[in-house]
Amino acid sequence: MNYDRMHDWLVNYFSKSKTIVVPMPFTTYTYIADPANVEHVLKTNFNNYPKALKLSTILCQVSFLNHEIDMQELLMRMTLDSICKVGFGVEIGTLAPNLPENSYAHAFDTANIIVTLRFIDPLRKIKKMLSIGSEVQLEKSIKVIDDFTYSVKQDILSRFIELGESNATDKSLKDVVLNFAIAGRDTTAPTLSWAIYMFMTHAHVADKLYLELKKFEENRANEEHFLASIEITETLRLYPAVPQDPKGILEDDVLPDGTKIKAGGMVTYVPYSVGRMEYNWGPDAASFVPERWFKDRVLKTESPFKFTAFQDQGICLGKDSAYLQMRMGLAILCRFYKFNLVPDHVVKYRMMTILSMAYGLKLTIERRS
Ligand code: HEM
Repeated sequence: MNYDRMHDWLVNYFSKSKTIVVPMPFTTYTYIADPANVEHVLKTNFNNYPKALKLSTILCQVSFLNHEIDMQELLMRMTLDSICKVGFGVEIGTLAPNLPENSYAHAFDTANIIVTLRFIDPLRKIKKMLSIGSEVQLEKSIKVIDDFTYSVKQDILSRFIELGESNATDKSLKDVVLNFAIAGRDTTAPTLSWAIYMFMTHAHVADKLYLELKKFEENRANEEHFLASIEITETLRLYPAVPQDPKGILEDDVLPDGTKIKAGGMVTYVPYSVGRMEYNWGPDAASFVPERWFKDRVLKTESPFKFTAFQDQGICLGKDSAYLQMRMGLAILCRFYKFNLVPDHVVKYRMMTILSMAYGLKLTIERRS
């Protein structure tokens, strides 16, 4: 198995799809009806494509060496590199076999955890006032994040100017960079990590997808090509990347069930719970069953009030982009590799705004024929 073979395989995979959605940063999406030019479009417009292949070559090396790796760490590096290239035009190259120092990502995670814990830390104000403990760490992390965001500012600014918006301030550009970095890195990487965890704990699902991908390459697939979509959606139902999403209340209001809410307070909706309620999903709500997303060989769409991982239709600007990236990643990973959880590795939630794994996802890799 080599890079060229995987490359050809991926082009073939997407060439056979009926339509391909290519996300273009800061503009509307391009829909390609003609699969004939898929290779050109994927190469020129969407940098996640070579990133998935890069990940695959690293996995291939690891499988030969029979080493353990932290898959979540690699996926986080892959998605950070992708969003920096696609969103800001910068190649930061954190996804490499020697796992280069990644201070930005480290600062990013530290800040995220501290900000989450602030909600429940009774000493927060004192720590801030005296500038001690976690508040000092937070300040340091924010400095690293700021330095990075200002370093890519020029690229973002030129994109804004192209769009006729030249009056962006330093602060607003920094917010854009941060927003895209969080949205682009911290959502797809944990989702792919949970999907791989689900594959390792539900081997029959991984084997089924592998056989479908093989059939697909041999031209024996059925008409509709949803490969890997239902596994991703089912993963997001159980492990939504944004597990809870608080909203500030601007004005006094009354919710549809009569609950009164007061300005200055907060309302949180919790996709993690909504995705696991038997009331919504039936008695097997807690089980990973991708087939539930198919009915009569048609992919079901659920109400955004039932499947709330993306909050609402149209709120998440990166939904199509995320699906494309995750499908590419999972298609390559499941077609060419089999993953085995390292014995005794503990998979546990990390306390932060996204649903990631506290100790990563340690696994070993076998190559598939
Ligand atoms: C598994 C993948 C993803 C999930 C589950 C997800 C989920 C969400 C959710 C729940 C929100 C609403 C947050 C809020 O306003 O409280 C949101 C907003 C957003 N997402 Fe995503 N997202 C994903 C991937 C992405 C990607 C890859 C990008 C960009 C490359 C992206 C870009 C955005 C942006 C820009 C917003 C803010 C939209 C606005 O406020 O107008 N998302 N996403």
